Amino acid sequence: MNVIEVQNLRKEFNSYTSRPGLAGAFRDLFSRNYKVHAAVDNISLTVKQGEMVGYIGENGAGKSTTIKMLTGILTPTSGSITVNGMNPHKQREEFVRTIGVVFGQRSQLWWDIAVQESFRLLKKVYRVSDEDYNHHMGHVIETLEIGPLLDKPVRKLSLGQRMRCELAAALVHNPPLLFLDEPTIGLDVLVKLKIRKFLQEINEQYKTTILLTTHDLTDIEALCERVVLLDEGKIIYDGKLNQLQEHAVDGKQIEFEFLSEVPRSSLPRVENLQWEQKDATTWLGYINGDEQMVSRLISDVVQRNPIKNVRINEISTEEIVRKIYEEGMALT
Ligand SMILES: Nc1ncnc2c1ncn2[C@@H]1O[C@H](COP(=O)(O)OP(=O)(O)OP(=O)(O)O)[C@@H](O)[C@H]1O
Repeated sequence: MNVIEVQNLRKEFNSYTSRPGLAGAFRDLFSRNYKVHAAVDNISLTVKQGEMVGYIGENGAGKSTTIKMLTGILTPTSGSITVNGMNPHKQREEFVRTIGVVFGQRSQLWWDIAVQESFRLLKKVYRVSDEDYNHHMGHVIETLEIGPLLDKPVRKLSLGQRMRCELAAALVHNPPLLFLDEPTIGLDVLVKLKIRKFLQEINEQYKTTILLTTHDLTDIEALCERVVLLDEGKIIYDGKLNQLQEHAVDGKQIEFEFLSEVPRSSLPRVENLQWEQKDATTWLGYINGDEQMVSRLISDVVQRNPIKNVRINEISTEEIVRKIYEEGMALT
């Protein structure tokens, strides 16, 4: 069953430009120059029940704008959206009962009242029965270890404590679909691990569908089999994370640290080998080939230049995504 169905979705914003000088400022008072900019540019996407999808892209790629349209906060310029069988914007009241949203940068808890009062208010808003609330939230509170925080006002919580409470608040009505926009921003490793474990648990237990945007690609590696990569409002990859890794950078990264500076010209030229300088004395070789090729390359380099250190690195998702954006690697 498809939980999210999006077709040719587009969102345009007008960005205004100022004319130069005083005369220009005066003219701006009466008529402004503006350009139309597509923050989301004809994207199509479906997400099935129970999937955990990583939605990633550079700053300004259009991730938040997509989530805002999927949650009914923004209306699309064109295209169609069906989420949980509804039009998020038109069937707003009914729709919000079926989703949970966490925006890492914004709070949905009331600042001055105790956390549990916020939970109670949300319980009323979503008309959750006492029985359902006690059963479900008991488990959420225990797993996220927020029991001791419940009677504290939100303003007295640390960021990590608040984020765990935010997540719990988004789940008061146990929604089948969760949108998480940067849910682990600024959190320490232990809290991140706790949140990831919790998300895995609810996904297994309730088949909760999760759409996650984050700049922390280790979150994506830990949680998402599928990733959607966005660039300037367009989807440039939609598929399995491990295929992205194979697809984007076949092979290995070998890091050569030399005793002194080494020019590009004294490094071997081989087919399927790319060089990238890391700093004055360190070069990274990306090689697409088997172990034999790797060992031949290492011995070749070592014979030509005095070496301080050699490392064969697994290429992280972060590295892959950086290369995709920097080099404009075509993926689709
Ligand atoms: N209300 C708005 N008015 C005008 N332009 C906007 C508005 N909201 C977003 N934009 C523009 O749309 C583009 C996409 O923004 P969006 O916030 O969706 O990016 P993002 O991928 O979530 O980025 P980040 O990782 O920085 O949060 C940006 O160029 C942004 O400046």
